[in-house]
Amino acid sequence: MQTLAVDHPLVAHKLTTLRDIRTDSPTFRRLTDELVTLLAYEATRDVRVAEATVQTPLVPAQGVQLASPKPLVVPILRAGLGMLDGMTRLLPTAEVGFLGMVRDEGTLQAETYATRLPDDLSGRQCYVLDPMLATGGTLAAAIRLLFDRGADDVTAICLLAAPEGLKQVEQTFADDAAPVRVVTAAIDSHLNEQGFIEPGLGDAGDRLYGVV
Ligand SMILES: O=P(O)(O)OC[C@H]1O[C@H](OP(=O)(O)OP(=O)(O)O)[C@H](O)[C@@H]1O
Ligand SMILES: O=c1cc[nH]c(=O)[nH]1
Ligand SMILES: [Mg+2]
Repeated sequence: MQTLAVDHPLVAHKLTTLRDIRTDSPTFRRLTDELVTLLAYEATRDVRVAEATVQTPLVPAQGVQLASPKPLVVPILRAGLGMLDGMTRLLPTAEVGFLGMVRDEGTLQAETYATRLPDDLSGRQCYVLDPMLATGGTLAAAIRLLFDRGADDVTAICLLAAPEGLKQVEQTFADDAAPVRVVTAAIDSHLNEQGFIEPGLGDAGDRLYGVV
């Protein structure tokens, strides 16, 4: 597995404000959106393109266009929905599938409550959006689901990752041939006893959308 913690002063600046307990929901949503676009720029370095020729006002020019089939962007509800607009701003022609997953607060096991994805993902590059990679259970289950449908390349974009979760995802897919990448704004210190990332930013879903 490839892991990239994006080292950029603007990313660090926005992330610091996101962590701040005084940051309200509207500001948290806006910063999440901005951060995702910065992370997506790095996360799409390997997006597949095909050669294309266009006519400039002067002469033909060789270039590239996104290859077919189009990439699939998959936000993991609820919190991943806050990352969707920032991602599609960069990849406006991508298709979007949805996964609803929630972590049991006691067992920390992820449960899938909604799946709306193409049945056949053969040959598709997928970009999974979830702000928090904590134990890694949610992301590992999501990637397994995508691989089971034929996806052959998965990149996860997270705002924060815990070392424990990165290790879990890496071990889960160690024997899979298809590449798995994680792009994150930072790798934090550790998980606490409740499975929260520290220093972290708290519950991303609650901070985006309120406590439900
Ligand atoms: O790495 P893990 O230990 O599996 O935890 C991470 C998951 O927990 C959070 O979702 P949550 O279950 O709080 O659902 P929500 O997005 O609806 O708030 C987060 O958005 C991830 O999906
Ligand atoms: O720190 C954490 C861990 C899981 N989910 C969150 O929203 N935050
Ligand atoms: Mg939550």
